[in-house]
Amino acid sequence: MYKLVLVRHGESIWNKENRFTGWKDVDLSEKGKLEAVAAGQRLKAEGFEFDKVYTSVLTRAIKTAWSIMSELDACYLPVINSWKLNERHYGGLQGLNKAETAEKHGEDQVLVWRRSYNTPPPELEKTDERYPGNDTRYSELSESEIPLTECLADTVERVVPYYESVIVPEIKAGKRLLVAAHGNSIRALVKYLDDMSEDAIMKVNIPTATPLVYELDENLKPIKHYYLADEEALAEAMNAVANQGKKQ
Ligand SMILES: O=C(O)[C@@H](CO)OP(=O)(O)O
Repeated sequence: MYKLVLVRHGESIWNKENRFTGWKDVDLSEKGKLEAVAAGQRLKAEGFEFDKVYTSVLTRAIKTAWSIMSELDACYLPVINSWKLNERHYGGLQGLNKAETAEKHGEDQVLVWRRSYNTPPPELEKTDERYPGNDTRYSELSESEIPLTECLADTVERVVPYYESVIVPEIKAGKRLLVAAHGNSIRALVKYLDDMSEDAIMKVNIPTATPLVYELDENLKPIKHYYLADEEALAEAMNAVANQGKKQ
């Protein structure tokens, strides 16, 4: 049996402000920093150890990984960063307040943008300052790889091949891995691992800085998964994420 641990970053400043974030590189909030430390402490208390850490190229996920490594006395672990684990690109919605967007366009439309599988938010123009092609960390990407927006299906298309080609061989080699990523890049993985329908994944909301443990059989099929969290706090945290798209 193999174990794979996924963790969403701690609360970011834009999570706190309830803004669509996507590829915008915002830091952790003070609460998010504490959440990341608590995630590390929980993993330590439950006896988890890792050989390698995978994360995105976004500060909030990287710093969450660092806090966990620090709590585990494992700052020496190799960290592999890839844009393929980035949050879903939120296109023209990036920066907008989610509740205000629901006031303007309706809660149903916001739910479609946030959670439908195939409907992407409005595209960015390449001249927009939010266009990732202006950011040097993406200078190795071809123009066709740089998103102007993404729906979850687009995120699945970059996350799953990365998982299969880079992460799976490491798991099979017996490496104990931590993946510190984002709400929607983790939803992409969860959909794939649990073979969920497009409808079922709509209802999945990933709480911040809460380790999600997958136990996998020898073919890397999930035997079960569970969060390292108390039940009540977990339900509350998931609801809070779901409710971010509601009017105030
Ligand atoms: O804004 C975002 O990038 C994501 C995660 O914070 O939000 P949502 O849960 O609305 O997909």
